[in-house]
Amino acid sequence: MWELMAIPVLTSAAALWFGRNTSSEEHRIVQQTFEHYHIHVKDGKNNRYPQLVREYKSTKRIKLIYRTPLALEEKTLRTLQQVLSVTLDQEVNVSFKKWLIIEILKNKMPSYVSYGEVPYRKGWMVPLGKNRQGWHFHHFDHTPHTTISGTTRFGKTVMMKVMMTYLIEHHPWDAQFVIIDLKGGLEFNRYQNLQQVKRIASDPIEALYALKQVQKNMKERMDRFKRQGWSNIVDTPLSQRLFVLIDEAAQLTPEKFMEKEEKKTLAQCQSILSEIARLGGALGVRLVYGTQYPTSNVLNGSIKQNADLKVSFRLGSDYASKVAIDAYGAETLPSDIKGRALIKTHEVKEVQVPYLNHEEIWKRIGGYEVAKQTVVPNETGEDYVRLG
Ligand SMILES: Nc1ncnc2c1ncn2[C@@H]1O[C@H](COP(=O)(O)OP(=O)(O)OP(=O)(O)O)[C@@H](O)[C@H]1O
Repeated sequence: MWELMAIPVLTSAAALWFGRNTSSEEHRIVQQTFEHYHIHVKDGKNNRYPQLVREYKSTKRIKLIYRTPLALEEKTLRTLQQVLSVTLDQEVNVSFKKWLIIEILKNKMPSYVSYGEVPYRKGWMVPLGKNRQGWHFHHFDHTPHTTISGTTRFGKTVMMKVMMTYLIEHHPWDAQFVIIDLKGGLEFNRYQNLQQVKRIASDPIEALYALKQVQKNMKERMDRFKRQGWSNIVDTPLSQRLFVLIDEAAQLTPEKFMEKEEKKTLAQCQSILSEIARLGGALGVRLVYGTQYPTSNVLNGSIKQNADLKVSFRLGSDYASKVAIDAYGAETLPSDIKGRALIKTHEVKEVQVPYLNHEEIWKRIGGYEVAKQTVVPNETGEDYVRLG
């Protein structure tokens, strides 16, 4: 039985018993962890800790094999894995099959990756980032909506621009964008010249107009799907996809102190966004919903439930992390590394998001800039994009 005790570990005894060199730094840390987390069994007055029986080292990994008198519970294995990963700052796998096996992989988590290194992927894919296992991508046709949370200046906007650039580079004729940039319209100003960008809204009134157009288009599309007997865009010949990007969704949340009219506008925006989240996926509309303030008001139920990819950069509290990605962890992301994020689908992974600066973005997609006429919003929506 594993129980709480704090007695020094018999490092040298284990070494002598098995006649191995057990002085490796990793083994020492593992032993300290056994001690600290009281991973031992009682044997009369003594505590018996797992004993090292083999240590394999290569340039890529270290494998430590321990003998233990009793099997370790799943919970204990998980704790060991988490503590050792953080302590060693390396990927660690812990398993038990007759022996306790601790494998330490030496690949380092990158603290910076450039967009230029991102490999090519076919389909409606975008890069999320790289970690010790390699690159991780998101497939917008499999999971249409995503939320991106994170405290200011950790990389939300850069990630949206990475997604946009990758989509435009790989689908220049089929990717379409509606951008709701509520940070004063500064971040995406130049993007309005891109042929793929159908509308940029920079305040709540423009946002409502843009969202109404998306809603209208979804309705037309729904009618067409019904006529054709289609149920999901991925099974149709339609090649275009419409991405609705929202940079600072908190600005679309009604607050008590606001005037009645303003609250009404924002409530309408929220209602259309929920509709897009519920119905848009099957119709080819993809939502990328970014916010600094992951609260239950900003990330409302419909959006959260329908966003099966949740991304979070560093957040201020474990509570915020739980709201943002349904898991703790974003609060412990390094505070000195920009672009470090957790991605949550069925499991949580840590990645380093690729970086792309302004100059490189325009080198890559500037060729798609066209002279556009300013379109005055009108009720007919005739200025609006037709999908497919
Ligand atoms: N993936 C990345 N790799 C390296 N540096 C990055 C990365 N993403 C962002 N940065 C750095 O962090 C800065 C802030 O990034 P960004 O504008 O995306 O933050 P933000 O989370 O959108 O902030 P805010 O919410 O205040 O708008 C960038 O100007 C850049 O210097």
